[in-house]
Amino acid sequence: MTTHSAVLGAGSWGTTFAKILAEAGNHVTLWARRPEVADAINASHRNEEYLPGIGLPATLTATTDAQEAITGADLVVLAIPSQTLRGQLEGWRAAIDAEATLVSLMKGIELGTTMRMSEVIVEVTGVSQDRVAVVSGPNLAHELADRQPAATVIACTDSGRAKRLQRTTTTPYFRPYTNVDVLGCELGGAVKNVIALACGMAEGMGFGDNTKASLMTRGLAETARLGQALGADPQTFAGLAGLGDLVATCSSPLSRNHSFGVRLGQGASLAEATAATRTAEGVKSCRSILDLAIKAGVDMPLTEQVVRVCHASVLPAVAVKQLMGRETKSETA
Ligand SMILES: NC(=O)c1ccc[n+]([C@@H]2O[C@H](COP(=O)([O-])OP(=O)(O)OC[C@H]3O[C@@H](n4cnc5c(N)ncnc54)[C@H](O)[C@@H]3O)[C@@H](O)[C@H]2O)c1
Ligand SMILES: O=P(O)(O)OC[C@H](O)CO
Repeated sequence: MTTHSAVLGAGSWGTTFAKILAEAGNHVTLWARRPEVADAINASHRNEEYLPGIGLPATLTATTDAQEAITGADLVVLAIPSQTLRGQLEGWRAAIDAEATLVSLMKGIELGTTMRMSEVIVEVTGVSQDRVAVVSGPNLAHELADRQPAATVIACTDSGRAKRLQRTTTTPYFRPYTNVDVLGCELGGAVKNVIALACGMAEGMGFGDNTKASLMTRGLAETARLGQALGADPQTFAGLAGLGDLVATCSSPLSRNHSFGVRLGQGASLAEATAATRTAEGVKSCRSILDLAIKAGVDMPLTEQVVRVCHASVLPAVAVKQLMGRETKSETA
């Protein structure tokens, strides 16, 4: 099934997803904020700044005119930093076709409102929830741009729409599964960034695999606890958008959240780590996730310590001491 797709955001994941759509046989227009990025994609089929060494299909075209990309598109894919979505979408919504499917690639929770990205999309555009799909899973952009095989989840409350999107995006190296649990998939994608910051810090402090496995496992436990309180399907957290993405992000040097954490663990300041890393969603979303947890009455000790390190100048070593000094308890409590 061929679509006309607009991908809004020509960073590493937006460009990679546009490449996947184009290689699956769709017509794709990629919106880039900067003319030099759009020009390089059109002239040399490259986006070296975000995807070094990767050739892009000649059928993939870029523009800096978002209206041009959106007009007539039956898939509108959003791939910009989470905290910028609301402002951008307000300028784009009028051009979105009445029947279009809106697809979120973003993994963050909005500061202040504690809304998930699909909720921001519904609120700003006024589309019904069943027109919004979320793509989430172990999808490090550069590996997929290099056509290394991976699976993902397409979550949408309209399972028919999810299946159509699944057919539209399947390639020999990209295997999407469908799920109707949008809430669980979005929480899995956002919270794993916070746990990846913690794993990075552990690595930066010189700790090994026991520490990282403990952080991943207890990180997943607190993600599932939040999900259960908010009404997510517990099975989602054992799937690609839960465990799968958590393992990939917490283990990979390609992850910006992981690298950001490594820098903090090695003693860099927040400003130094920010200057050295692109979009590390967990740094901002840790605060909105903690707000969400407090509202829901859920204990998220790892997230709480990441917030303290990132936003209250607490040293990672002090955060470790706090975590390890808590009262002992049952694993299933
Ligand atoms: N990179 C990955 O491997 C990956 C994989 C899955 C999901 N994601 C998620 O996708 C989303 C986008 O990440 P990315 O990796 O493409 O980020 P990126 O930093 O590589 O690119 C971000 C893009 O957004 C643009 N941008 C930055 N600020 C903007 C603003 N204020 N308004 C409009 N555009 C702006 C940039 O110019 C750039 O084109 C994030 O939520 C991320 O968590 C990333
Ligand atoms: O580079 P990160 O840390 O944003 O992680 C990338 C993806 O979310 C992995 O699935």
